[in-house]
Amino acid sequence: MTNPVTVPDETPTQRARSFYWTFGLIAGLVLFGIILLIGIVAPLVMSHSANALSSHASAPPSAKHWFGTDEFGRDMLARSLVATRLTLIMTAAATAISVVIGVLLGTGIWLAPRRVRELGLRAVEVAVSYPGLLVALIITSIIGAGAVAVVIGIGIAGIPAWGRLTANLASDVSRRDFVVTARLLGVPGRKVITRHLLPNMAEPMLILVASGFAVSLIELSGLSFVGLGVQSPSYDYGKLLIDALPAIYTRPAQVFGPALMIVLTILSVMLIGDGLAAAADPRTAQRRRKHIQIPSAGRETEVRSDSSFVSVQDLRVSTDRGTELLHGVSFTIERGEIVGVVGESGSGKSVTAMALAKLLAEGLTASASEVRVGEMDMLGRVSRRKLATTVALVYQDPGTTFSPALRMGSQLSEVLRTHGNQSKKKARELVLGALTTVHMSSPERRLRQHPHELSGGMRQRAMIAAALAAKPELIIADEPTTALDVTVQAEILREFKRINKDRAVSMLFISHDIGVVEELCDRVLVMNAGEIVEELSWRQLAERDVRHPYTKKLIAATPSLSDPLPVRA
Ligand SMILES: Nc1ncnc2c1ncn2[C@@H]1O[C@H](COP(=O)(O)OP(=O)(O)OP(=O)(O)O)[C@@H](O)[C@H]1O
Repeated sequence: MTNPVTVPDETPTQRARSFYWTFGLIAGLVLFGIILLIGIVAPLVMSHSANALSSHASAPPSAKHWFGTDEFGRDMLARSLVATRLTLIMTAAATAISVVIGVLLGTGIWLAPRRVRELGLRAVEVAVSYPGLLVALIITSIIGAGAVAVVIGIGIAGIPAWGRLTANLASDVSRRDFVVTARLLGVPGRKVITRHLLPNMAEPMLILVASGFAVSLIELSGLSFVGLGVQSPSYDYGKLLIDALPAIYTRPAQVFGPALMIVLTILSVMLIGDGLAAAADPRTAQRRRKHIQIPSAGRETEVRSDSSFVSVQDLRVSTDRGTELLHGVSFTIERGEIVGVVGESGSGKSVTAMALAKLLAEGLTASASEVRVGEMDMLGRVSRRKLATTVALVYQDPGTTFSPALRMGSQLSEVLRTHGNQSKKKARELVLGALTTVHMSSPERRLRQHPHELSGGMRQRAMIAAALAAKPELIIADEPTTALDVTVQAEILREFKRINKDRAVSMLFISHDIGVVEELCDRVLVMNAGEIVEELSWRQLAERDVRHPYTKKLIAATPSLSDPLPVRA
C-alpha cells in the first residue's frame, strides 16, 4: 500500500501570510518599548533624585517634583520610574516560572498513560480552583518575605493554570489529522510534542503570556503592598504604593507615579496580547463593514461581454490592509456546465466563490472588469430576492450550516418563504419535493427533526435540497463532500451530476481533490496563490494532458486516482 500523499498542510501561501498589524498592537509595542527603556535608563540616570535624601520632605507636586516628594524628600516620579526595572524583572521571572514549568507539566500529563493523565488533570483542576494570589501568599509566608520569595510564590501559583491550558491545547491539537498520522506512524511522543504540538500551540500560548504577565504584575504589586514582597531599601511599584499609603489624604499625588506605571504596563501588555490574537486570526479580527466596491451608475447598464451564463473577468480581491488575495482571476461558466476549481488550501478558491456570490467577508474588497451571473452584475446593485433565487451555495461542513436549535423544516423553507413569497404549506411541499429529489429517506420525518438527529450525509443532502428548492440557476459548492466519508461522498457527487443533467443547472464546484473534480466537472480551473494557473477540459485532465508544473504536482499529490468515485454515467 502506498502512503497517502497530500498537499502539505502548511502551504507557501500560508507561510507567506502577511502579519496583520493592528493599531492596538503597534500602540502596545510602542508603549511597552517605552516602559522597557525606562526600566533600563531610569536607574542609570535618576537614582540620585530617587534615592538621595533631601530637605524637600513631603513636598506637594511642583514643576521640579511633578508627583511631589516622600517624607525623606525623594522625588516620587523618579522613584516610580526607577522602580520599573525591578518590577519588570520580577514580573518576567514569575511569568517565566509559571509558563516553563506549567508547559512541562501539561505536556507531561498529556504524554502520561490514560489513568495517570486523568489523575493529573483532576489534580491540576483542583489546584486551579484555588485563587492564585492566596496560593502565592501562603508560599511566600512559608519561604519568608522578600523579592525572591514573592517571585517564587507567584511563579508556583501560576503553574497549574498553565499546566491545564497546555494539556487542553495539546489534546485539541493532538486530534488533528497530522498528529494522528504521526502517532500512527510510531513517531515517539517526545518528537510529536516538539515537532507537532508545541509549534501549533505556540500562537495561543504567546497571546496568553501577555495576560499572564499582567496578572503576575498585579499579584506582585499586591504582595509588595501587603509587605510580603520587596523589602526596603529596594522598591517596586507595590512597595511605593504601600509607602505612600499613610499620607494618602494629605499627599495623594504620591500614589500617582506607581499607580500610573502599573496601569500603563498592564495596558501595554494587554494591547500586545489582543493585537497578537487579532493578527493570528485575520478573519475574526476584522470587524469592519463589508466593502464590495459599489460601481458607478454606468455599470448597471453595462453590456454583457459574451454569451456565457457566468462571466468573471480580471477579478481582484484585496484586504483593507492592501494585501491582494486574488490577482486578476478570469473564467466563464456556460449554462448547464460544471466548472471545477482545484488548488491547495489558501490558493483563493473560496474567496473567488464568495466574490462571485457577492458574499465577501468583512474587510475584503472586490474589483473586476466584470462579475456577472446571467443578467446580474454582481459588482453592482442586485436584488436580494433575485440573488437568493438565482444563486445557491452548498458549504463544506453540513454540521455548521444548520442552526442546532431549529427544526430542519423551518430552516429548509426559509429562502422560499422569505424570497419566494411562498405560503408555509407551499414552501413545505416544495422542500419535500427537493428532499425527495436528493433521495432523502423519510422526508416528512426529517422536516420535524433537528440537525443533530441527521447523519452527516443526510445533512449534506438536506443542504443540497435547500439549495435546489429555490430552483437556482447556479450552484456554488465549496468543498461540499470534504467532510463526508467516501461512500456518502460518491452518492452526493452522483446527486450533483443528476441535478446538473436534469435541470441544466450551472455549477462552480470547489475542491482540493483532483480525483473528485475529474469525476464530476466538464472543465477544471487550477488555482495557485490567487491566480488561475491552468484551465483544463475534463478530457485533458483524464488523459493527464497538463502543462503547468503546479497542476502536475497536484495530480501527483492526489492519493487514489486509481480508485475513482463512480459518478460518471
Ligand atoms: N476575510 C479574510 N481576510 C483576510 N484574508 C483572507 C480572508 N479570507 C481569506 N483570506 C486569505 O485569502 C487566501 C485565500 O483563501 P481561501 O479561503 O480562498 O483559500 P482556499 O483555496 O479556499 O483554501 P481552503 O481550501 O483551505 O478553503 C488565504 O491566504 C486566506 O488566508
